[in-house]
Parts: sequence; C-alpha cells; structure tokens
Amino acid sequence: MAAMNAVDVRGLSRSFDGREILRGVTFSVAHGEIFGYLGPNGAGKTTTIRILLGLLTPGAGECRVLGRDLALDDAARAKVGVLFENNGLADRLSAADNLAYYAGLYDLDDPRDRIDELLALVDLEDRRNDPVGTFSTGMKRRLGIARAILHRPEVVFLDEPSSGLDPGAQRMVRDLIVDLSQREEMTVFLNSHHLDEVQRICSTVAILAGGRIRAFDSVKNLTAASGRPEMTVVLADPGDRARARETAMALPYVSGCEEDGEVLRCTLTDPGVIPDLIAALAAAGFRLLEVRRSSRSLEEIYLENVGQSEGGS
Ligand SMILES: Nc1ncnc2c1ncn2[C@@H]1O[C@H](COP(=O)(O)OP(=O)(O)OP(=O)(O)O)[C@@H](O)[C@H]1O
Repeated sequence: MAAMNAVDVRGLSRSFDGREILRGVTFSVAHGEIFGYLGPNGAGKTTTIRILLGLLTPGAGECRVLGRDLALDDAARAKVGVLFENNGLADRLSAADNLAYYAGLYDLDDPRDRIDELLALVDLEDRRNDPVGTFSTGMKRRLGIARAILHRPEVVFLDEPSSGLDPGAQRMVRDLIVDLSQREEMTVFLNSHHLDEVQRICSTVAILAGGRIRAFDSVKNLTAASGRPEMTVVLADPGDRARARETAMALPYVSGCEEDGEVLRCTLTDPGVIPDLIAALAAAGFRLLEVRRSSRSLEEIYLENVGQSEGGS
C-alpha cells in the first residue's frame, strides 16, 4: 500500500447480522487534504471510520492510517484524533478542565499553553471556566473539535461535525476546520451530509452508497461540466429569450440552446468560441445580464450517484 497516503482503504467489506453494509470499499486520502466522505443515512460511513480507528474489525480488506493498522499500533493511534457526534465532553467540568482531563489521558507534558491556544482557536476563552453543560450545541461542538486535536494528531476524523448546528455555528465550525488543516497541517477526514459545506472546503470526496464507492475524485473534477462546454446566459429582458435562442441556434458553433427557466443554456462546439457567442448576442441587440460557464453542484453529483444504489442494498 502507498505509504504516502494518510488513509488507505482497500477492498473493505463488513456485515452486521448477515447484512453486508460495506462491499469492497476502496479509496485513499492524501496527506494534508480535507476529505469528504459522503453517503445516505446508514450507508456505512461511521462504520468505515470505526474500522479505520481499529474499534471494529473488518470482514475483509485492508485499512491503514498513516500506513499502519490502528488496531495493532498504539504509537500510530496517538497520531490520530476523532470527534464523534456526542463530542466526548463531561457536562459538569469546565471547558478548560475537559481539555485538561484529556491532556492527562494523552500524557501531554505541560499542556497549559496548548489548552490556552486551543480555547483561543475555537473562540471559547471567555467561557473557559464555565461548565460545559451550560454551553450551546455549537460551543460544545467547537470544544469537541479542540478536544479531538489537543494532542496535535496528524489525521483527524470528524463525524458530522456540523450536524444540528445553526448556519452561523456551521460557518464557525467550517472556518475552524479549514484553519486547523492549514495551521496544524492536519489531514481531515470529514463525514458530512452538508454538501455545500463539503463543496467549499473539501479537495476530494468519496460517495458511498449501497456498500460501494460510487464516485471518488477531486471536487473540481466532479463538478466540472462534463462533455462539450456549456454556457448559461441571463438576459436583461426576459421577453427576449425566445429570439435570443433563435439567434444563438443560427451560429455555426452553437450545437444546442434551450430555455431553462430564467436562463438560456447553450452548448458550444469549443470553449474558445465563448467570446464570439457573447459578441454575437450583443451585436444582435440583446442586453446580457450574466454569462457564465456551467458547472454542476456537488448535490447534483451526489444525487446521481446515490440514485444508482437504489435496490442495490
Ligand atoms: N454494531 C452494529 N451492529 C449492528 N448493526 C450496525 C452496527 N453498527 C452499524 N450498524 C448498521 O450498519 C449500517 C451503517 O451504519 P453507519 O452508522 O456506519 O452509517 P452512516 O453512513 O454513518 O449513517 P448516518 O449518515 O446515518 O450516520 C446501519 O444500517 C446500522 O444500523
């Protein structure tokens, strides 16, 4: 297995009570990237993380984190952090005492500076001495993340870190994840159902459905419009759409043009002719509000791939 990856999963299968949840799952996560692991409820995302952490045995296949099998390697396990949905915090202890408790478990030397640094990073300095039971869901999640990275792991697994958070709190968590991947050069393995969040912060994703990986690629490649270049044109005067469509269709380099709600969608023979299309529409007297190259959302990609799994599990 390639040692340069932070995570390698090859041919992983696992059943519960005769039901095969994972059926030959293969993907890898490069060092330093923010990786998004996507899939419907019950697809087996948490199960994959638990096997990677060595908490659950695989049925078949191999899992490596930092080139090691964490079930067998305590030293490697110390280089990994994890946040499950319950945050792993004691409500009766203060924020600082929760971190101090974990610092003791990890046997950190003089953790005080690290605790101060993390309370600042997750914006909880003001509440450091308050019991965690008095915290909002978002504050608990941020402290949970601080707890997961206290010992400066090289890889951190975050299982749905933004679930149950309001949009403001989601944004704080998202910024925090980007910050720690950059500042602490951590590899981040993110399980998430928030596809807009994943599209913004992850470099690579895998989509798990029906026990198999349906897509595994960079977000950039997945969301690039496939096939011939496609343009979206928005006219200042909506009443012009039908005539503008005829004008576009008459151009030799426009192979298709459809009205789609408020926009015109034109398929071109070659990306090099985009300026010609804009010039031709303007010369014909159409006032253009917006012209952009189409790309697909991660949500579209996700739904296409998850649709394939129907009836497969
Ligand atoms: N210890 C277990 N015993 C029996 N079944 C289990 C066990 N752990 C998980 N499962 C089943 O395996 C399937 C996958 O669960 P898992 O928690 O990995 O899904 P998930 O993709 O993380 O889902 P979600 O998005 O809802 O969190 C589910 O049907 C779950 O009920």
